[in-house]
Amino acid sequence: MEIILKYFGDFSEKQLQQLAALEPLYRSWNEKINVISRKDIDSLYEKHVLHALGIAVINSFGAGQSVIDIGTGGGFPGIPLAIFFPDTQFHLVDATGKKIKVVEAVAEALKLDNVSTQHARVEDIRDRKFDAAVSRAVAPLATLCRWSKAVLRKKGTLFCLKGGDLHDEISGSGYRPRIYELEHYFPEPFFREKYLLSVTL
Ligand SMILES: C[S@@+](CC[C@H](N)C(=O)[O-])C[C@H]1O[C@@H](n2cnc3c(N)ncnc32)[C@H](O)[C@@H]1O
Repeated sequence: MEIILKYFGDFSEKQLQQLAALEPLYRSWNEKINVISRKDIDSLYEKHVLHALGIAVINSFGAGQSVIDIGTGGGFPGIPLAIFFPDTQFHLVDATGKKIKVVEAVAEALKLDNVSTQHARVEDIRDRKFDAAVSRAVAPLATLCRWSKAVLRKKGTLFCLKGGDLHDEISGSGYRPRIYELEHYFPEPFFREKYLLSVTL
């Protein structure tokens, strides 16, 4: 977890305990339900927690704001963001029930009272609106924008973490996202060709 403290300070004792608890929790859940690739679990803090917090480098979610994590899987980026922004409400959604089961257990063990979960396809959510959406490794930008538009309040923003060559995906999306190169913030080799895209919808 040193890699988190290298880039972020000012954590409360509770946040430090929550961050430290992530590794044993995910190790234990991953043995039952595979939510993180086995080879990545040893670099959980770099490849999952710090990657998720790339969103926090670019944007501060305000107290009382609500954020939906589309296709959260085992809780990324939603769980690290919920630890980082304890006064913001995070709604973590995934179409796979067993993944949501892990997320619920992790949120409960960490006593994250700003996290709610839902087993659903995001396009079926019609009864709630959010201030922002976050997502990592779920769908092409155009699809994420379409899904987000339906669940965001007017002028809500989508933040999505993506990797590789995004030229065709962006030019074919019909949107012009802001593009942040994460290696500018985190020089570790893992962050080469990793980007945060933000689009206000
Ligand atoms: C590659 S995983 C990424 C999980 C997590 N975001 C991460 O980065 O570790 C993609 C996830 O998106 C979920 N997913 C795909 N389509 C979805 C949809 N329409 N609504 C909700 N979840 C969806 C899948 O069930 C899966 O858990």
